Amino acid sequence: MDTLYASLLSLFVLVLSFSLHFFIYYESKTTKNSKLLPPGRTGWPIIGESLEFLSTGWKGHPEKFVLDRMSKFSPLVFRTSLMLENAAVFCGAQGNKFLFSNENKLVQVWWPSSAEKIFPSSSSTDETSKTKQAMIMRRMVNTTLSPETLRSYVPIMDAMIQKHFAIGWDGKDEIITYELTKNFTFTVACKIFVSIDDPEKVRYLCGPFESIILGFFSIPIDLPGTPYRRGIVAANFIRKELIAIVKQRKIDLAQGKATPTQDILSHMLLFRDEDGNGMEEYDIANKILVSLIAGHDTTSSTSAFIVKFLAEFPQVYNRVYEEHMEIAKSKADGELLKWEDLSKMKYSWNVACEVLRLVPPIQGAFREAMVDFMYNGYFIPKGWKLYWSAYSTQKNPEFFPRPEKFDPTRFEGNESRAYTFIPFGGGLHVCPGRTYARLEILVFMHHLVRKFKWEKVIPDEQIIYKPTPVPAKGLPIRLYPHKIEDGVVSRE
Ligand code: HEM
Repeated sequence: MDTLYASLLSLFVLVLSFSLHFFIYYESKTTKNSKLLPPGRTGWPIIGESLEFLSTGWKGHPEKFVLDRMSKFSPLVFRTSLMLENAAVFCGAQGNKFLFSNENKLVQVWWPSSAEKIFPSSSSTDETSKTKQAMIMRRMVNTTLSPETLRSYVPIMDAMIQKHFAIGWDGKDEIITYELTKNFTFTVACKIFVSIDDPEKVRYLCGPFESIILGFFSIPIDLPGTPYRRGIVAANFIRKELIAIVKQRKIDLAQGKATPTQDILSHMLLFRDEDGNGMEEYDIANKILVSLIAGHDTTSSTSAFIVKFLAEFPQVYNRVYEEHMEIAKSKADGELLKWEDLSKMKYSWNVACEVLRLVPPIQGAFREAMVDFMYNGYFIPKGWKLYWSAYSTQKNPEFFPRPEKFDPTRFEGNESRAYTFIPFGGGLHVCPGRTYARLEILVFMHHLVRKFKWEKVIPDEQIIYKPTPVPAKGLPIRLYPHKIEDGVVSRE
C-alpha cells in the first residue's frame, strides 16, 4: 500500500510540476510574444477600428486608413481590430508577397462567418472532403476561365456588346454610364456562363442578384426585412434556379441538345481532374453564383471609370481611338473581333490598368493565420485576421511616382509589377476571372470609342465606396456619336 501511495504521490508531483512548468512557460511566452505584436491600435471595444476603416471609404478616401497607419506605426505591418477580430494589415510589396506566397502554409483565405450563409463553401460536411472539394473546385474554375477556354467566346462577347450599344446607347443624347455598364456585364455573363440570352429571363435574375450584393455588404443581422436576410433569400433563390439549369444541361448534353463548349457551364460539367473527379451539381451552381457576383460590380465599376477617365483626358482618348480604328480597318465589314485582336489593344489595356491602379474595385481581402509565426520581427498569433490592401502599394510613390496622376504610359515597358500592382490579388487565390474581365473590358472599349466621344455632365462628380467604388451619381455623360458615311467612321 505504501508503495502505491508513494507512486501516486510522485506521479501527482510530476504532473503538477510539469503543468506548472508548462503554465509558466506558456505565460512567459505569451507575455513575451505580446510585446512583439505589430505596432498599432485596436480602437473601440468590440467594434475596434471597423468604423474608421469603413468611413474613410464613405468619405471617398479608402486609402487613408492604410496609408495613415503605415506612416504612423510601420510601413511593413500594423495591428488593428476589424470585423470584431484581432487583425494585422500587411503592407507594401513585401507584405503582399508574404501573404500571397504562404497560402495554405501559414495563412488561408478568410471571410466573415456572415458570408457563409450567403455563399456556403461546399456541399460536403466533413472538413477533409471540404478541403478536397475546394481544391478540385479551384482547379475547375481556373481551367474553365483560362485563356484557352475563353478565346472562343470573344466573338460572342463582341456580338453581345454591339447589341448592348444598339439598345442602350445609340440615339441617346445622355446616358447614366454605371447603370449601363452594370446591365451589359450581367447580360454578357448570363450568356457566357449559362447561355441565357432571353432579355425577360435576364431581367428576372437581375433583381435578386442586386439583393445578394447588397446583403453581402450589409450589417449581418439575420431578421425579416433586413438587407442581410434579403441577400440570403435571394442567394437561395438564384442557387435553386441555377441547380435547375445545371440538371437540365446534364440531360441536354447526354441527348446531344447542348454542346460541350457552348458556355462555362458545359465546361464545368465536363471538367475532370487528373483522378477523374468532377463536381457535384450543387457545387457547380454555387461556383457559378460566386463567379457571377465576383465579376459583376468589379467589371462594371472598372468599365464606368474608364468612361470617366477617357472623358477627362482627351489625349488618352485619342490614342485609344487610333488603336481601335487600326484594328477596325484590318477587318471585313461585319467581321467580329477574335482573340488575336485583343493583343493589338496594348495601349487600351494600359489605360484599363491605370484605372484599376487608381480605383481598384476590390481594395483588399483577408487571410487568417493558421499557426503562430514571426514576420519581420513581429509576432503574429494563430487565428489573427490578416489583410492585404491594394492601396499600400498602388498609391505609394515608391512604386508609382506621382501616384495621383492618371498616366497609362507607366504600364509601358517590361517592368515587373508583381506584388505592387495587385487589383486581381495574387498567389493561390488570384482572381480566376482576370482574363474574362480583360476580354470584356477591351471589347467594350473597342465599340465605345469607335462609336462615341462624350463629356461628363457633372464635371466634379465624386467617387463613393459601397465598398466597390462607384460614381456618386452614376456618371451621367453627354454623347457625341461619330459620323458614319459609306461605312467609314469619321469623328465629330
Ligand atoms: C476588373 C474586374 C475584377 C477584379 C478587379 C477582380 C478582383 C479580384 C480579387 C482582388 C480577388 C482575390 C480576393 C482574395 O485575395 O481573396 C478576386 C477573386 C475572385 N474573382 Fe475576381 N475580379 C474581377 C473580375 C472577376 C470576374 C469577371 C470573375 C468571373 C468571371 C471573377 C471571379 C472571381 C472569383 C471566383 C474569385 C475567388 C477566387 C478564390 O478565392 O480562389 N472576378 N477577384
